[in-house]
Amino acid sequence: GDEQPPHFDESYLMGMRAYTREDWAVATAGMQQAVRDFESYNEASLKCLKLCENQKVKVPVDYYDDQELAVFHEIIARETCIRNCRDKEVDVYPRAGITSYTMDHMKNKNVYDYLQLALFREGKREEAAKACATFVYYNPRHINASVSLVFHKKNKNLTEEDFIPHNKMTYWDLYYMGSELYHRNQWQELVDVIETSLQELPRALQRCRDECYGPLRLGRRMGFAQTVIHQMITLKECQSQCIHKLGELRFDKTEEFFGSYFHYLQYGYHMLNASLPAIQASATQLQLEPHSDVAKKNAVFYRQQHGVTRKDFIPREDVQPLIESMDLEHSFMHVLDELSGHLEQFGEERQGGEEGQDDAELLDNDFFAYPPANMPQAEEWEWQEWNKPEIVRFTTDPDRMLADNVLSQDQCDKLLELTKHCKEGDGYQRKAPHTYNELFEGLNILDAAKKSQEGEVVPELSQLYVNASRRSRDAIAKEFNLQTPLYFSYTHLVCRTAKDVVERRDLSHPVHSDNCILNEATGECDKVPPAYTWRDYSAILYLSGEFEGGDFFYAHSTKDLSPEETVSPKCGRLVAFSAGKENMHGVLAVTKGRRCAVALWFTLDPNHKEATFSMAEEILHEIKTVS
Ligand SMILES: O=C(O)CCC(=O)C(=O)O
Ligand SMILES: [Fe+2]
Repeated sequence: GDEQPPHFDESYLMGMRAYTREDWAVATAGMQQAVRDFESYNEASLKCLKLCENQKVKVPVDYYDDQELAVFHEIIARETCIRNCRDKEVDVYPRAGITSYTMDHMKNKNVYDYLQLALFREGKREEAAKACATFVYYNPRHINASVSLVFHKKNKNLTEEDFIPHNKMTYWDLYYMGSELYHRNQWQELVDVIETSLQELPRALQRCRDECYGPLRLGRRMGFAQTVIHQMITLKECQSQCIHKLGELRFDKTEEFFGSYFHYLQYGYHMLNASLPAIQASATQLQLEPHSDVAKKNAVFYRQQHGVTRKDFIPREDVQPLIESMDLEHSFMHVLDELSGHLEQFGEERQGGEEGQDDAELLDNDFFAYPPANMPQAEEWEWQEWNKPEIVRFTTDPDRMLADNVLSQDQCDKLLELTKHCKEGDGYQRKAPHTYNELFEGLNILDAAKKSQEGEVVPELSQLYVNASRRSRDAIAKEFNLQTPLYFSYTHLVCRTAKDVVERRDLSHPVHSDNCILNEATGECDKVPPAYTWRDYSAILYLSGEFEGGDFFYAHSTKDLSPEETVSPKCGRLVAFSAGKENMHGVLAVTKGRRCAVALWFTLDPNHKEATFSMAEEILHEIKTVS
């Protein structure tokens, strides 16, 4: 007939439904089809993106004197181009949109985790082994899957070939091989392999950047400028993460991924007595990691070598374009941050906030001032029903506070209602960011507001989310006696739900600090990227205590991670603390039920304000004025 074939989303959901019925043949057929179709879809997306990017948009002549119009024209023309291109690829393009469930499973390769079991049950041992190997290749720290892989490997009928993952990535395999050659002192092979991996890197990086690009979604009631800046922030944030993502495959510590290429190279070349390439590699490493002790030590070593002068110590030219593109990305993010900072300032002023010193000046040149200036003042009614928080305990530590009664039972119930809209793994790259024994779901503040805009969530619930966050912020600023404004940096409604696991030895959230990266071996906690170094204060506002386990705890220190002090969550309880290594903390396993809370991070640095917070407020405000 002329009926359209199912697209990958439908195939996958069908496969997953069969999986739950234990109908293995249908499950594997659906999932495998979905994997193939997803690949075509991805190829088509990238193709359309390239095509439309290279197409010069012609702006009508009479737009020339109106820059704003020309900018908007260009954006819309490109979106139209992409849409038309996709329409031609209808076979792979789901018309109705794609569920985030399927999208996440495809991107994180979770599909292979389900596939391996279904294939195994179906009796397809080779394919099962390959699926398992693929999943582990992309998720090397997944304990259960690693155990399954060992199990598959016990099967004597399988050969090494059967364990070669699908879609291996050249740059990564070469890099990995290089790290092994380094330990085996095979210098010539090491530099060959690392150089080749380095050549592959720009392509992998570009692909990752391209995959960040999604369609421009015009919110029904969101202003055009708002939509565009939100789109840009999302895109650029995703793209600037790419270099870390490429290194994340097998390491926890990825901040030095790119730099480590040049560490291997300087060492390999040095051992081969190739001094010029060694010196240049060292100079490049230092360029990339000016604060790294290893890079500095290497540099000092070469500079002390006889005859090496400053003018010999120059970074490699061939990688400068790549480095420049990353620098550009950084400065672009910085500009966006600044622009969205203006947006946030505007929001603060409107709410009669205490922080708008230079607002008049800011408002004058605020391109993103939206909605228009005749906006009414914040309504007082939202604040009337609030209880007065009780600061029940100030621990001996001045960096910690605890308050009760921040929310009433009724407000907790309402926010729990809102948690129905939380999405698995939201806000994290991995679906189960902390433990596979719990389901982790989240909803950030902007998504909540957007859901209200789209009619999915009653606006009062999203407004309550905003107000509860502001109220927590105000209580914290007051109790810690802060002298400069405390800005929202990220706001996330999160639930952790116990799975049926008999015995738990792990934590719901391993001990960590919110603004530095703990090295458990040394007890050092470095305030360096990719840690959220700008976070100054953290808080968690709990919505209920009706679950088992799940106590919050402070650890003794960076060297002794055992609990020093625990706090049991309950409705309206707020825990807050300074975000550094002085407050290492974690969460005990949630063994039964669902634990929900609003997690809040704050910064004193206006450049790191959460732009999406004021966007959420704008959206809610607009809904109110329109209705
Ligand atoms: O939920 C909690 O009690 C703490 C969560 C936490 O520490 C975090 O998400 O960084
Ligand atoms: Fe934390």
